[in-house]
Amino acid sequence: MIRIAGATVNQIPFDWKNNVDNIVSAIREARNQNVKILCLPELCLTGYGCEDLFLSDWLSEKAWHHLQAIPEHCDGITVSVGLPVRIDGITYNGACVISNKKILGVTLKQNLAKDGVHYETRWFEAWPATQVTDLGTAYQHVQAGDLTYEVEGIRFGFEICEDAWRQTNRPGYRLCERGVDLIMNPSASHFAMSKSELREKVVVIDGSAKFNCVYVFTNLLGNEAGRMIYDGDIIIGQRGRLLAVNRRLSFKKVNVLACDIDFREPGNTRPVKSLDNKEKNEELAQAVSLALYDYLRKSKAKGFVLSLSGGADSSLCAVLVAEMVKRASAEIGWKDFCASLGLDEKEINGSWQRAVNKLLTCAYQGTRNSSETTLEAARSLAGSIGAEFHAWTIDEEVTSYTAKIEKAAGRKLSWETDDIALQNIQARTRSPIIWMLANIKRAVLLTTSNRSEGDVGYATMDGDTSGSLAPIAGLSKTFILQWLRWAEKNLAHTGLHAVNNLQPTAELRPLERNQTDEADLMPYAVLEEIERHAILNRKSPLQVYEAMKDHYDAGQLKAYIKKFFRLWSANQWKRERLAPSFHLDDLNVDPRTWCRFPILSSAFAEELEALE
Ligand SMILES: Nc1ncnc2c1ncn2[C@@H]1O[C@H](COP(=O)(O)OP(=O)(O)OC[C@H]2O[C@@H]([n+]3cccc(C(=O)O)c3)[C@H](O)[C@@H]2O)[C@@H](O)[C@H]1O
Ligand SMILES: Nc1ncnc2c1ncn2[C@@H]1O[C@H](COP(=O)(O)OP(=O)(O)OP(=O)(O)O)[C@@H](O)[C@H]1O
Repeated sequence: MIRIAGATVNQIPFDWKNNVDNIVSAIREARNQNVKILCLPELCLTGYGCEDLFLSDWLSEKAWHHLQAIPEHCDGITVSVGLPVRIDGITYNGACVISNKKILGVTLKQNLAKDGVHYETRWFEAWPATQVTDLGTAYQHVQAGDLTYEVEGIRFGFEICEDAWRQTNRPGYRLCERGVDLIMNPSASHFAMSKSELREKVVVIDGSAKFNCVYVFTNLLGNEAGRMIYDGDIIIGQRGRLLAVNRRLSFKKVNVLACDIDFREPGNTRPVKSLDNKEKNEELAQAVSLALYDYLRKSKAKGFVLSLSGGADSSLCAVLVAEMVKRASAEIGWKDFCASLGLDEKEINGSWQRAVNKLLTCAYQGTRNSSETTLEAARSLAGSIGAEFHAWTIDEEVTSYTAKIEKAAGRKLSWETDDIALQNIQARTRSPIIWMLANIKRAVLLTTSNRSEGDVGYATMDGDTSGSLAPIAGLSKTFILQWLRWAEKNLAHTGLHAVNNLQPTAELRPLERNQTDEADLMPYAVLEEIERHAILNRKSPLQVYEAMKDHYDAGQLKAYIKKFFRLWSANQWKRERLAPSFHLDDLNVDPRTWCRFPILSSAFAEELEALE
């Protein structure tokens, strides 16, 4: 039996102290557990999200410099540490093996991730299979490339993240021919709901079966650089059998998971019981909570400010902040939680509502078009989670702006002639004052944009899109509505009761006009179905129609499809200006991550005509 392990770490781009400290803590913990071989995540020394800094000479040089602090901690253990390596002005993505205090070599990634949220080909070049090079004097003549290693009688090699997601060029095939006993996979694999099972299957179960070996996968952890969240999964398998999976999305900066392996008699290897929870609503709550917690502590902001309407989107943001407090404090303890966010532990005195009160300030900003129902929904939700709550009206300011524009235009504005302008001025008037609240609190202003409204630009720019972080912009409206019902029941958020009984409405037109989102747009379920075909599966308008036509009236469906593509195209500029958001689902519409589209285009003119 030999004990092998993975260790996940919560890193920060080029925060050398944080990153080296976490790596050293992981090694120390592994050595305490008598681990002999330890796999750390991809690019864990620099962080995965250094972006164009990977193109500099200095980042890789500094990474190599900081790597030198690690071997002294590797007495009696073999460790792999991810870092960029620059060879002749080209950057490669490497995993450095340190064994018993000595650097043995650096394996370089052979397949770069370039789909979805990944843009590795901008920064790195893929290393050719079977090639090996000497890194030269600056790197102490260490060998690099397509290497295999042997320690403790175990032969091993690497697949680095994307390497394992390729059907054809998986390095595992060649490693298998070289007779390795163990493949390690340092990864930076982003969170998306329901993805973790795929990771277990494709990477570890299939990999260890195909290559007849033991397989250790280790992912990065947390919201490293602002947008992507890493699950921090450690997965160990042997010849197609899953042996160990840790609890993902931990609030601890370092997690180690070890397993005793019998390499010769796999039947003797005993699996470790897993406490991971893969239920979709639950993993979403955990992922966003972790992302908010990391964002707060890494940005050093003092809390969050939120314009709370009593509607679904802002209520979801409020509840997720409360979940962040409950989940983080439960896992790391009040002492560390308060210390990490600059709270006074004595004042909080173990109460999650008191902590929410310090970290979340909400304001209901009514107009004459707002209803008592939404005010009460907002008030009762804020009260139930302990958030600081204010309610004021903005009619005075809206009237003042409108009067000035009426004077300039030389006419009265009316709902018949100026519908959108009169809606937008209300949403915009809420913005300066909520920003002011964020300024005095030195807090991050949350914007409540969701993905469905992002698709069609159903939001006022610099109004309800104001804010510096959009935690739920990756989620569709139908998901949000069902999640809130789930949370009322399963997370005991009884304060959501009133929210869950409301129909989505902007409340920007006079109440007697009964404005609803779905009447303005189309049913959210239809919008989401069109979105999946058009955006996720990249279908043309006609192909979208073909895919959906059996379930809808033809004329109605064509009208919905046209509306979707027209609004989608006209509002790219708006998506470019949405606040940074978390990547949470298998698609998002943030142009900096998953979805790129031109700001100016034909708006599918010819393709929409083809529908007729
Ligand atoms: N291609 C382009 N590149 C750059 N800018 C472009 C542009 N096209 C328009 N614009 C600019 O955009 C402006 C229009 O955009 P914007 O002012 O945001 O407003 P707009 O998109 O015209 O209208 C906002 C929509 O969102 C809805 N809304 C608003 C607020 C809250 C909610 C809710 O659900 O709670 C819903 C509202 O009912 C309305 O349908 C134009 O005046 C023009 O200046
Ligand atoms: N009366 C209000 N008080 C405070 N903020 C408001 C008010 N009305 C709208 N807002 C802000 O504008 C945002 C956009 O409104 P929107 O209607 O899209 O979302 P919602 O009200 O949270 O949810 P829903 O669409 O389900 O009603 C809200 O999330 C909120 O931040």
